[in-house]
Amino acid sequence: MKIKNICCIGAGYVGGPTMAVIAQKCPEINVTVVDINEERIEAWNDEDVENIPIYEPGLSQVVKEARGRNLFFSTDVDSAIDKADMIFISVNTPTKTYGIGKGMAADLKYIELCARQIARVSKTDKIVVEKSTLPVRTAEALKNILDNTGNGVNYQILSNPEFLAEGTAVDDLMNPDRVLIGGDIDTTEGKEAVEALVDIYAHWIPRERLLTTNVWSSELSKLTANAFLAQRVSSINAMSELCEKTGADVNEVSKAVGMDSRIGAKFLKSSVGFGGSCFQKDILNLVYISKSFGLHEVADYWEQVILMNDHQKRRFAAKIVQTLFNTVSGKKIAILGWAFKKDTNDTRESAAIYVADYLLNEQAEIVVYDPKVKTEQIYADLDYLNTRSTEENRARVTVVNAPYKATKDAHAVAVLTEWDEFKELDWQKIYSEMLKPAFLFDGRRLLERKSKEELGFEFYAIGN
Ligand SMILES: NC(=O)C1=CN([C@@H]2O[C@H](COP(=O)(O)OP(=O)(O)OC[C@H]3O[C@@H](n4cnc5c(N)ncnc54)[C@H](O)[C@@H]3O)[C@@H](O)[C@H]2O)C=CC1
Ligand SMILES: O=C(O)[C@H]1O[C@H](OP(=O)(O)OP(=O)(O)OC[C@H]2O[C@@H](n3ccc(=O)[nH]c3=O)[C@H](O)[C@@H]2O)[C@H](O)[C@@H](O)[C@@H]1O
Repeated sequence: MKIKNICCIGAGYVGGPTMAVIAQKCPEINVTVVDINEERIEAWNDEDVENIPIYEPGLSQVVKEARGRNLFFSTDVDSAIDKADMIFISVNTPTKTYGIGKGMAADLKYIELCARQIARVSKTDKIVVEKSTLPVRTAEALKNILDNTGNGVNYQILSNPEFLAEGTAVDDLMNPDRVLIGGDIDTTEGKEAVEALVDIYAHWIPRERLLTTNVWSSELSKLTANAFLAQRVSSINAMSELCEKTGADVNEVSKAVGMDSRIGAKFLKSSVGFGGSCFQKDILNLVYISKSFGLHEVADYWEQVILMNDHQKRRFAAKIVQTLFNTVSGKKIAILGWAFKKDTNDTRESAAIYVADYLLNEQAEIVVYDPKVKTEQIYADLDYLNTRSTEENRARVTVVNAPYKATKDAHAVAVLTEWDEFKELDWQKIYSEMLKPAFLFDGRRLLERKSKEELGFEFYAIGN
């Protein structure tokens, strides 16, 4: 089966970059990315390709090459569904904020809406691909909706979870460790659907990296991968606190254990805590699923990864207060970096939000500088926590467009995102313009200690 038209529902961090790369690599396939968010679609269609709504190194080039040729962004969801032979569902699956499973389970209402819309609109057979991260066995529910509310159309459901990381999305898509495709491999139609998707990826990815499994293994592997990755960060962060008590250095420990090829060196960088839209959400979902099967020990095991991460964020903020003579009331604290990691403008679940909130509760005045995050986003992140009024957040938090504006007259500086440019700052200038003693807190192990101490800073770094 040759795919001619692809529709992707959801033009977010996954749908946008993934489809841009598929379109670039498969010029004979028309790819239409649709979204109900008009503003987002407008930005994807912005004449100046630098204004697309997602910042990812290399992405604007890919979009520039394919957009208007075989890559289209639209709000006309029905017509894109109608035309497509293959539909990717790439909508958000956040943690539920209401009802049963509140605070834990994945909220599948956007997925279900997509399924119902596909069922309503489709007149020809479709391959429906789960691109969003979903609880294991969601495909069963999708199939149920499609088969029972559709127009007698045949559907094949595939699971094709995405493993890209933000900040390296284009590289990850161009050269993935593996692509996972789960399908109904016991039937001829199922096998054909899997092959159709394999053929698309085979345009640029060696076949041996295209891994096919049954649907349930594919769905569960995605949650497992994120849980394992987050667990490594929580493990090294747990050791960072022990390092601070014992005189060990977490960077040295991490290097020493990472050189064991059985452990491996990646994802062992201690930090102020992991953020991002997925690690926490996916582990909570895993915990919820385990509990719903009565597997309480399994649930508790994974929950600890989250508890450790919360502890790390709180501990870092508390360290600031404690070091500043047990009070930050009325003191100006400069936060460098708001994104959850470097090279992205995404702030979802960023540790910076929680550190700032903690310091605001202690009555600090916060000034934030981030090279890519918009001012309104920073206020929206704080408002979302509902800790204090919107007005108070605006009165107590200032967002500036240059690092030196943030650090001038500050009592303390906290580095919360590992942006490369922070290494190159004129730290002499920063020191001379700060109040003394000048405290510097490195939540990312980004800065070199000796030179900062020689300048006169009181320097604290995670795990050292
Ligand atoms: N952000 C990431 O790096 C990764 C995310 N994922 C998963 O991919 C999924 C999507 O994540 P993101 O792209 O980050 O989310 P996002 O929130 O950036 O994008 C989702 C988009 O779907 C749209 N949408 C929701 N319901 C819709 C509907 N019924 N019709 C049309 N559009 C609709 C929203 O308006 C939004 O623009 C999630 O399940 C997530 O867990 C997986 C791997 C990486
Ligand atoms: O499902 C998802 O959404 C994605 O989640 C993560 O990707 P992402 O969250 O974009 O970024 P990561 O590089 O994994 O970083 C996550 C968080 O962990 C932190 N981290 C990461 C690595 C490390 O060694 N130490 C550390 O503190 C980062 O600073 C960041 O806050 C996974 O790496 C992707 O494979 C997955 O597709």
